[in-house]
Amino acid sequence: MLDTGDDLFTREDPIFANKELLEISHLPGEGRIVGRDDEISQLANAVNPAIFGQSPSNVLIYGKTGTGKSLCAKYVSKRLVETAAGEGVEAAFAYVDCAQDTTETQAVQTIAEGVNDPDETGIRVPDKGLSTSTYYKRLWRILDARFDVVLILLDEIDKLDDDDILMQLSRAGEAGKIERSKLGVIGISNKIQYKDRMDERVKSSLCEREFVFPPYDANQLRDIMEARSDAFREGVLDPSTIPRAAALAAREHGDARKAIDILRYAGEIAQSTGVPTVREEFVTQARERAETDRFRELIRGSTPHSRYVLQALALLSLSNQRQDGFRTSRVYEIYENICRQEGSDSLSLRRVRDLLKEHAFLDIIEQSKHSGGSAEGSYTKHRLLEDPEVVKEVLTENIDG
Ligand SMILES: Nc1ncnc2c1ncn2[C@@H]1O[C@H](COP(=O)(O)OP(=O)(O)OP(=O)(O)O)[C@@H](O)[C@H]1O
Repeated sequence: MLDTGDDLFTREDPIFANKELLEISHLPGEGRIVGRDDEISQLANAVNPAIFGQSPSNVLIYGKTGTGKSLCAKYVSKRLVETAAGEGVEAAFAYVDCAQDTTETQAVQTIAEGVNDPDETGIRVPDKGLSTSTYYKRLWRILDARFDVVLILLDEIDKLDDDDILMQLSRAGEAGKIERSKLGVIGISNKIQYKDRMDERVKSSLCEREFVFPPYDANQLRDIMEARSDAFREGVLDPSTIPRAAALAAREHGDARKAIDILRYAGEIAQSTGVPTVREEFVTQARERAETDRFRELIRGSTPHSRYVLQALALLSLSNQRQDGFRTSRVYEIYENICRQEGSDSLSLRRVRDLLKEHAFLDIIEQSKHSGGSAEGSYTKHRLLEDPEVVKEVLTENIDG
């Protein structure tokens, strides 16, 4: 017999009313984007010509992780498509996560599939099985059949294997591959030195406009979290929880993703422990989990050598408690050992210095300059900011996975 009074399961979530608001993939509406008015209007300005069916400027957006780069790029693109439609211009945007689609073929397939409507064009874009040049040919046909203007968002553009797709996209018009459509590329990266690695020709056409998104301060992070507090049921959120999470997240990185993660995890802790409110004290534990996630996300899709360099620093930190870090030469020595173990040729010292700089930009490590006096000259020391155990754990699962 059906027991309608079964109390084995809880029928209503006691903590969350609308948890999707705290999912990272959630795209907040206009009123919920905090502290990015200037960046949004500069971006809008760069792509504005698309509204009249003209070529938008190509843009490169830099900034540390969680500074709202992807969010603002998607938001502006979405608004652009809507406004263009009002002007009788057919526009669209395609989004590519280059950490996932690292090869030219994968990226062009994702773009073609994203802008296609097989019922309208009669063109098929299978997941795989076609040559790169066939994917391009289909993409050009789809674009000309459907759109006056298309924006292509290449998120984590530095993770692409090479510049080939950038070359194709930036020259499609002048090479006569597309006739009707105009293309604009918005590249997004958290590697400030990415541009230095680009082919000169690609650089000159792709970097027409560049923007750097700064980290958020505690007030902005608080506002970002407050704007999503309706993710929780009324009265469940302790009033001091958000300010505490904002203060912590701002002190460490000014990263909105981490702030939102902390809030979601704090809610999950309340949920799993059966406590009816999301207390301030849950923030500490939630922060540790968010930090591990953040690191995992930061190294997602990174090159093996970028990981070996971190592994070297983690090994040094675990075997030696020196607080002020390790000199480049010492890190390089351990890095070379790791390369040997992995059966991989080591990169030059200069390249390893660059990789260390990239890690420093993302606050994974901290660098300090020292003067060794006239005999030694000056040198740099590197210190891991992440917990070395976490680094070791995540790097191992990354290699195994
Ligand atoms: N200004 C903001 N207002 C509201 N939410 C924000 C804001 N900035 C970022 N977020 C949220 O924080 C999370 C991370 O933002 P986003 O993905 O845009 O960062 P990013 O700079 O592209 O980071 P990454 O380099 O790691 O990809 C997303 O869930 C986003 O919705």
